[in-house]
Amino acid sequence: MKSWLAKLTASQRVGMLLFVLIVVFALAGPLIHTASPFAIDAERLLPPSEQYWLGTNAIGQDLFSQLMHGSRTTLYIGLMVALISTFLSASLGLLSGYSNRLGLAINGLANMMLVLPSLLLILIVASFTGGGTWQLILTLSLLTWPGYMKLIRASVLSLKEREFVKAAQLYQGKTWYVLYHHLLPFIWPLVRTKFIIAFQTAVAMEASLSFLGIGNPSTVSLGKMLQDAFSRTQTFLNDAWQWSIVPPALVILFVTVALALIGEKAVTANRGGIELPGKERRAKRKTSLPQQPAGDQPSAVAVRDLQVAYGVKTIIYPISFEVKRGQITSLVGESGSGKTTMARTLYGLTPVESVSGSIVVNGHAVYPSDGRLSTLQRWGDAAYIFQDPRSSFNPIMTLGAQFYETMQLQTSLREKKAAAVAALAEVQLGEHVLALYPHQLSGGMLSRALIALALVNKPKVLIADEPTGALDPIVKREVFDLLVSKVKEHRLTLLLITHDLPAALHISDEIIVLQDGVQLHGEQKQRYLHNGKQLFQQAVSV
Ligand SMILES: Nc1ncnc2c1ncn2[C@@H]1O[C@H](COP(=O)(O)OP(=O)(O)OP(=O)(O)O)[C@@H](O)[C@H]1O
Repeated sequence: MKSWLAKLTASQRVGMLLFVLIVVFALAGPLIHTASPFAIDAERLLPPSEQYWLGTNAIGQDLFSQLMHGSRTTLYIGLMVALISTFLSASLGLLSGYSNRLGLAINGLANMMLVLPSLLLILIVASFTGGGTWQLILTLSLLTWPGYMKLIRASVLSLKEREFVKAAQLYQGKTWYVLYHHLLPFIWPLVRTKFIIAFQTAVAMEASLSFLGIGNPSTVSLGKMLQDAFSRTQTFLNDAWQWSIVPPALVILFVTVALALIGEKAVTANRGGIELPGKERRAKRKTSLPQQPAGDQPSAVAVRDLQVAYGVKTIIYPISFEVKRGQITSLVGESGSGKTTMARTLYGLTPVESVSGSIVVNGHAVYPSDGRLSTLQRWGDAAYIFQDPRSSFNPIMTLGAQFYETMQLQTSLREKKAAAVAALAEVQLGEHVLALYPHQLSGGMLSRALIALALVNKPKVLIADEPTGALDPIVKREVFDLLVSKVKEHRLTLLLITHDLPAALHISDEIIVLQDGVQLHGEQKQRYLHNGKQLFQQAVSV
């Protein structure tokens, strides 16, 4: 509680205090001042007195009681609209950004609703439905979700291409998990802002509609108080406006100001601590990998007539090769030749409609897939090291949390921590790293952590896409040597995607060359490798 308060800015605290006071006034006030807001038992337009704290209105009702009950109704409408509308914006935004199939339909619906004149629609719906409180709440909620839904969708569309999200998809697989743990935290500021704006809009709309005479006639609200006061000329013939118009208008103003202050940016958006969602459920899972029938297979990776095309654009032309168990194979080629596409496809990251041919990794078919390959099995078969260590980790989760969520072999937190510490020790990183966020580590440390993360589920094959591409030359060499030594120590099969031809020639048992998506063979391949070596020697001598 204390740390939560400490994160608030001064203006947020003022806003919070103001809002709490209004809520207390609306909820607890009627318990103290028990006069009915509907009873017509006093003289009309009385000034404030000991009995009637804010006087009476033009039909003799107690204005103070009306103010408390009216605030309660207005806050209730605001809260309900904010909850429903924000829920719709966030859930539909996440779904439409994440799912290609649902995305177009939801976005189309939102576009359609955005072009409808909402005020006119509210007036029509409210007139038809009789302006009941829930009719108003539903109408406002259903009309106010599309704007923020589109903002959230746009964020998700860009976020889902980031490598840490791809990695989360690989090791967790479950859509809800990736949405909740890896995307929701990023769109949370939008969700929070949407909630505040929806609340403000609902309060203002309720007041406007009641003022126009479309509110719920059987209840009292701030808008209805204003409408009552403005509709009678007596209000302005004496001082009655001071207690019949100013108080409800001030409460509306205070609510909107309080919400605006609360909505200010929080000091920090970081989520602290290590989270292990669904820990108990996962503890019931199998604790070891299924038997690997693939152990007898001679090749760790077998690719047959693989072709990758995005629409009419062919990225990889039919290619076949095998990577033998325990060997290091490098995939080299110029920029844009299709190396990353090849690596991602080997890991099952390319949409099935873009792929033809077959890929078998550790004896399990990646393409064509029968959809039965479990996450557990996939991690046991192969681990993928993405190009950029910085974007491979979720920036708002500690490394520990990210290690633990990938770990499928261990069930308890203690076991997970022990395994993570052991994996980190292999890459010369200490236990303290688990409590750090990615920005608190250097690029070299992050690359090491990424190798540890890849090793932690004891895969048979490592697919590394330019694992040192983002590092300076000295650190690059260190990390590269570390990776190769771990591959040899654990007798892994490594498929290395690299630009670094000399390094590839130095460590590889086999080299595959790609040029414009075509695999080179024989003389063409030798010429490419020879030219590459010469270019490197010239560069070194310069
Ligand atoms: N999702 C996609 N849709 C359409 N084209 C794509 C997609 N992904 C990659 N490409 C295209 O495929 C080609 C090969 O890209 P890829 O990233 O595989 O090359 P690369 O050899 O890894 O390059 P680099 O070494 O520079 O990373 C490029 O022309 C790229 O524009």
